[in-house]
Amino acid sequence: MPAADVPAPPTVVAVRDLDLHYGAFQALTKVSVEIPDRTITALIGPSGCGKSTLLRCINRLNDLVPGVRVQGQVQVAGQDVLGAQLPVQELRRLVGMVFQRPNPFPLSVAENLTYGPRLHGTLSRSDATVLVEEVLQAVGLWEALKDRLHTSALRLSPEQQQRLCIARALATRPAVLLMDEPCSALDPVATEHIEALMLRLASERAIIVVTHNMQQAQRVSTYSGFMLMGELVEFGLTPQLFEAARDTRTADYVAGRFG
Ligand SMILES: Nc1ncnc2c1ncn2[C@@H]1O[C@H](COP(=O)(O)OP(=O)(O)OP(=O)(O)O)[C@@H](O)[C@H]1O
Repeated sequence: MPAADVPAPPTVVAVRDLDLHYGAFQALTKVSVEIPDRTITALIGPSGCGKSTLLRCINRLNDLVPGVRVQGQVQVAGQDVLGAQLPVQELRRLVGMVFQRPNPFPLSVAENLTYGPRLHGTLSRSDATVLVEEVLQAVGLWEALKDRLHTSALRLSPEQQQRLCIARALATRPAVLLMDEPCSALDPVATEHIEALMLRLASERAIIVVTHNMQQAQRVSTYSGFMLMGELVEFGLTPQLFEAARDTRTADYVAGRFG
C-alpha cells in the first residue's frame, strides 16, 4: 500500500467533466477522476449515487439505454472512449467487465473463454488451448476444471461461475477490469476467495470495483472514490478516505452516519 507521499502509479482511465443524463434526470455531474494503473480502485457511496453509471461510462455500456446523454471526456489507455475513433468492440476488448450475478454464457467452459477473442479476431485451435489454460490458471480454476472444459458452464458452483466470468473478461487481455458488486451474490468464503483473486490480478491491470461493502473496499482497494448524488465528492488513498476524509460528507458516510 503506497504511503500518501509516494507518487501515484500512471493513470489508465481519465474521466474529465463527465455529465450523464437519463432523459431529464442527471445521474452524473462534472465527474473528474484519474484511475491509477495496476491497482484496485473502489467506488463507494449510497444506493443510487451513480457508481454503476460511472463504471458503465468506461466501457460505454450506457449507450444501450434509450434517452441517455453523455458529455465530457473518458480516456482509457490514452484513447478517447466517447468519440467515434475507438470502435465499441475494441473498447470492450480493452475494458473487461464482471457483473453482480455470475452470468456465464450457456456454453461450455472453454467456449465461454474463447468467445470474446474469437469475436475480436481469429483464434487458432492451438492458441485457444493455450489461452484457456492461461486464464483458468489466472483465476485458480485450472486444476478443478482441466478435465471439464467441455462441461456446460451453468453446471459450475456460483463461485466457480464468477471466477469463470472473471477469466472470460481476462481472455481479451484488457487493460482495465470493471467489477460491479462482484461478490454480492456469493457467500463469505467465496467472497474471500474472489477478493484474494482480485488482489492478485491487480498486479497486471487496473481493477475498478463498485462495492456497498465498506470492509471490502478497505480490504482490497488502494484508492477509493466516494460518490453522492451523481458527484464524486472525494477521491484518494483508501486509508486516508476512511480514516481522515477531507470532506465531512465522506467522513459521515464511512462512519455509517447515513446511507
Ligand atoms: N437506465 C436508467 N434509466 C433511468 N435512470 C437510471 C437508469 N439507470 C440508473 N438510473 C438512475 O440513475 C441513478 C444512479 O444509478 P446507479 O445505478 O448508477 O447508482 P448506484 O450508485 O450504482 O446504485 P446502487 O448502489 O443501488 O447500484 C439512480 O437514481 C438510478 O435510479
